[in-house]
Amino acid sequence: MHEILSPQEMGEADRLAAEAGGAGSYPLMLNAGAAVVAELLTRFADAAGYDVLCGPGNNGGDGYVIARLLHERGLAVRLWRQEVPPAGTDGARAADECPLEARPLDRFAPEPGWAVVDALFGAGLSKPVEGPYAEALEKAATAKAPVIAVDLPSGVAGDSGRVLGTTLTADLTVTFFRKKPGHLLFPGRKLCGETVVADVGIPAAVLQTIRPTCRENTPALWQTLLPRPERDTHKYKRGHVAVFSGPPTATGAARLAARGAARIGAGAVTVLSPAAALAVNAMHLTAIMLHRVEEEAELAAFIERRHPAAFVIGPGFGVGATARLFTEIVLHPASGTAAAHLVLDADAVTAFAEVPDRLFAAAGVSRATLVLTPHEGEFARLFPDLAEDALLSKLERARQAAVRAHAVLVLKGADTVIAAPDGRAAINTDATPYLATAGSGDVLAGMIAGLLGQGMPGFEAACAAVHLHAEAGRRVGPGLIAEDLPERLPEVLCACLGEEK
Ligand SMILES: NC(=O)C1=CN([C@@H]2O[C@H](COP(=O)(O)OP(=O)(O)OC[C@H]3O[C@@H](n4cnc5c(N)ncnc54)[C@H](O)[C@@H]3O)[C@@H](O)[C@H]2O)[C@H](O)CC1
Ligand SMILES: [K+]
Repeated sequence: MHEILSPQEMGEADRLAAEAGGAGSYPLMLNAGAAVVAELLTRFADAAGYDVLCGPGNNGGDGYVIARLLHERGLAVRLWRQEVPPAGTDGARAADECPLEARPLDRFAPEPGWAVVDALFGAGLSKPVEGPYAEALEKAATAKAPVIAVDLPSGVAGDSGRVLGTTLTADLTVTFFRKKPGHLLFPGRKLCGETVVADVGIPAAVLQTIRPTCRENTPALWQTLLPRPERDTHKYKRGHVAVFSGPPTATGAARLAARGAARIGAGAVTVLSPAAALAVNAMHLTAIMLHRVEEEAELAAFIERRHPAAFVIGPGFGVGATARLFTEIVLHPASGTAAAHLVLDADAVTAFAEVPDRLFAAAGVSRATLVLTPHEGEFARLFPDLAEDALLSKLERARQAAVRAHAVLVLKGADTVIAAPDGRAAINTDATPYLATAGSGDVLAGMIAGLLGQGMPGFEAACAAVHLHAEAGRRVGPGLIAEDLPERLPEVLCACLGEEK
């Protein structure tokens, strides 16, 4: 159930199911209508009546089925429409079978105590919602009527969660078969209210033909790959992670990342510090090791002697040439040394703003995995054309960036998207707003490196870290500061690994 389908893939699912069922697509519409009615009768049973707003396509068709079923139960129903669905469509058939008188949409006036069923537009939204359609949605919103949206709140684009023209906030959205990106990406996610996925009779087997590449980021995606230490392991077998520290006034970020790496299970963690910051770092580190690295030769020597499995560069590091130089050395160490995986975050992302192709080229020929963890602002510095393209969803931007950068892309935010260069993607859905705090991203970068260092593949490591980070944040809740996050990981990991303490 965690696959996420684009509206096009959903259309394909619909078509394949109609073919397989032999009775066309109309039974799916009947099931969709019945599923919405079941939710209405569970959650809005005490409504005085139901205003059903029907659009000109099959979303409206669902609306006619809903209106008829409510009417057959003896409930008060009013049906509002602007245009009749075109002849020969499922929508037209549903309209023909609906005995209720259709009232003109521009006369819609909400009644106190009545619920509104929004069946104006769903997957077929193709332009901004305006005119009588927009006015009807605005009237429902102003009246504060309880709203149940069929498939999507009208005006929310299924592929991106963006609003085209006018929309409204639903209390409940009932979608069919699988969620679409618009249910999970903001602002769509907020506008949907609670989203329920209803079975309309599409067999799950159609997914084998469609092969969707996007998933909701749940443990099912990566749980079996979470590192579990062997009984006879030793610390360096559990991955040695190295984190670059910034100058004396900016060392905390690296220590937060280091702590994230250590708590997620890396067997050894070293903070690599410029000489001037060694003292301040030393004062705050205990289990985490400290090593002077300020120049190219020192880094090369560290790599050669200690063979770290993964690095973090960026948190508090500064945006200068050293960030670029160290990145390139990590991705391409001296011959004979295996390249370590690299998480490139914060300042190190910005450091490549003028020369993004240099980073992408280095990643393209490296055998190690590069994970980029930008928030939207940092993303725009590396991929200005993708950031400016208003037609691209957050999902699509992350996907295209991953391909271009030859990197796993973690595009952070309330709806973090993780994308791999091979086309796989996941949308995270359980972040708490309390994670929006200084240092939270530094901990995440360290957690990803900690999992990479323990041998987890890049995409799964990024997905797992994003989920576990969100879960740790959820458990702390109000008052959360970044330091809390690593300390919650033992309990979060215990739950995820199914291990008793
Ligand atoms: N996929 C399934 O399994 C099922 C889907 N069902 C429902 O069908 C809709 C999708 O239907 P479709 O006809 O493709 O699209 P819409 O009804 O959303 O809209 C198309 C219709 O509206 C016009 N239009 C689009 N945007 C605007 C606008 N802003 N202003 C005015 N007019 C607009 C467009 O020209 C078309 O005429 C899906 O969401 C489900 O609810 C099935 O019933 C069940 C199975
Ligand atoms: K709708």
